[in-house]
Amino acid sequence: MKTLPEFPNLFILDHPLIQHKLSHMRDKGRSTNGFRTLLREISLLMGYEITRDLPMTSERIETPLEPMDAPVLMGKKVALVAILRAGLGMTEGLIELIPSARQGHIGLYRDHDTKMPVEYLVKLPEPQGRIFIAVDPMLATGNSAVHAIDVLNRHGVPDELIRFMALVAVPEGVRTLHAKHPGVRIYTAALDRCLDGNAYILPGLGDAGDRMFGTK
Ligand SMILES: O=P(O)(O)OC[C@H]1O[C@H](OP(=O)(O)OP(=O)(O)O)[C@H](O)[C@@H]1O
Ligand SMILES: O=c1cc[nH]c(=O)[nH]1
Ligand SMILES: [Mg+2]
Repeated sequence: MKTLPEFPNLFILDHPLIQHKLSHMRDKGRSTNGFRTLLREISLLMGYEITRDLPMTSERIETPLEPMDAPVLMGKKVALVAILRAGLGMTEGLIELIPSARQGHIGLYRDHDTKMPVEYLVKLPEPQGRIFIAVDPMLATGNSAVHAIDVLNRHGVPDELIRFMALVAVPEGVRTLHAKHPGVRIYTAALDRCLDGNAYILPGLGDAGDRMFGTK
């Protein structure tokens, strides 16, 4: 896991398996099925890293030899929030790791002309001290991420309990999200170069939602 002095609260998950799979995803010849499968696999690997410090408790159990106080995860303490559509591909992987997590959805699409997010759905579990992991593969301008975190704040979840998991980010998006929500930890597999004239990430991987669902 890499950090950069100019981006506080950004964690780049540079594990070789994650990087290898991401390169396959970027390839424009990758099929819809291949893209979706890789996104699920990478999310699982990223999930392993971002859950490193989840709250633990202990449970009295008996091994075949003697009783012990064994470490276990505190039950029902995580909520996964997919930013639709493409975030769904990431929660698929994460829910395999944390099957007891509650799941929420925030539906957003970027307006073609303004590049600003348009909200069409919000359905969230109760906060109750849970850690919220919001997921969206692309952190481009950062406007969608800021909107999603605003929604979570209004729902009663403070920045300190929110982690944002992207697949590919650019400096501009990271700066925008940090400026509005400095307490939110951002995890990404790659920090790419910049945005193009249409606010697409370069080199990026194209439109994540379209590639995942085979739409155009
Ligand atoms: O950082 P931003 O500039 O806001 O861009 C990122 C957003 O754009 C994509 O969604 P899109 O609007 O394409 O919706 P989709 O997932 O339904 O395709 C992506 O999944 C993010 O939500
Ligand atoms: O490169 C980008 C930018 C925004 N949304 C995407 O899906 N891809
Ligand atoms: Mg899209």
